Amino acid sequence: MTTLQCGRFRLDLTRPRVMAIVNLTPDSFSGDGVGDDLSAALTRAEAAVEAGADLLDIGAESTRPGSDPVPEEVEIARIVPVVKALLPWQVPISVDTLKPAVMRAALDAGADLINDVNGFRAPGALEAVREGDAALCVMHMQGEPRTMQANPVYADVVGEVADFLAARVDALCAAGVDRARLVLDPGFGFGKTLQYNLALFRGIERLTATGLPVLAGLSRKSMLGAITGRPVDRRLGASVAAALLAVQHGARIVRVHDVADTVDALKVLAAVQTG
Ligand SMILES: Nc1nc2ncc(COP(=O)(O)OP(=O)(O)O)nc2c(=O)[nH]1
Repeated sequence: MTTLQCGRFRLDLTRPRVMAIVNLTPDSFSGDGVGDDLSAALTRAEAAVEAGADLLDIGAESTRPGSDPVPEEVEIARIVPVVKALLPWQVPISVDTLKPAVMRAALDAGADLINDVNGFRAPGALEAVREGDAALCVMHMQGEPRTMQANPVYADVVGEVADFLAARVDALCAAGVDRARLVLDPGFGFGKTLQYNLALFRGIERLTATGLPVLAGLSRKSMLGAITGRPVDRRLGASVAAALLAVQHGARIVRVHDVADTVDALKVLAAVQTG
């Protein structure tokens, strides 16, 4: 699949795309959240677009390990004004939520992609997204953010994640969703130890073999801290390296905090690969 139906857009995935993280949270793991500050959110989004972001991922609830859920009305109040303010920019807008009511509100506001770390498993999620053209990012998570890192265990992490995502794709297609709208994501750090994350990294090809595009979210994550010993605010090099390697393993979208550096690295990769 070399194009993704993404709401108002058809995203050409013959080259890797950069999804910029715009967190409307006070407590995101990387400390980059802008909370309820609409102006700060738009400033963050504008900088990301100027730096070359292909999509914007708007999130209003932290899903870091140990985080508690945010009431859906709070998520909606944070997200909808930002989506509406971004519509004129003509940049695909993704909304990162696992709540069906927030999905509906985001789609009604004009969002082009729904990014669900819970793989559209919440009751009502399939119904919330089956109509329309918005892209749907289906991510694997074992457990829930509050407890997922307590003791994740797999017999075959790549096989189990691949099987989970295949089952979610089947459920979405059975609900009437066109495969051309779907993106797969192994969910790095979502109920995985470092070793499981590294196995999934090497196993990205199992997901790309489905023919569906794969999104990789590695930016600043604790797995990179475990490898480098760097604190969360010193993981730029590791994050850019991880994005490059994910693309070389077949990922077509990388979800990042540091847009300009990632865009530059992908330009170097493209130049070397294509001469
Ligand atoms: N599809 C997808 N969505 C995601 N959403 C949030 C985070 C966690 O990162 P971040 O949003 O920076 O932190 P927080 O959830 O604490 O706001 N990671 C992913 C990911 O890997 N894939």
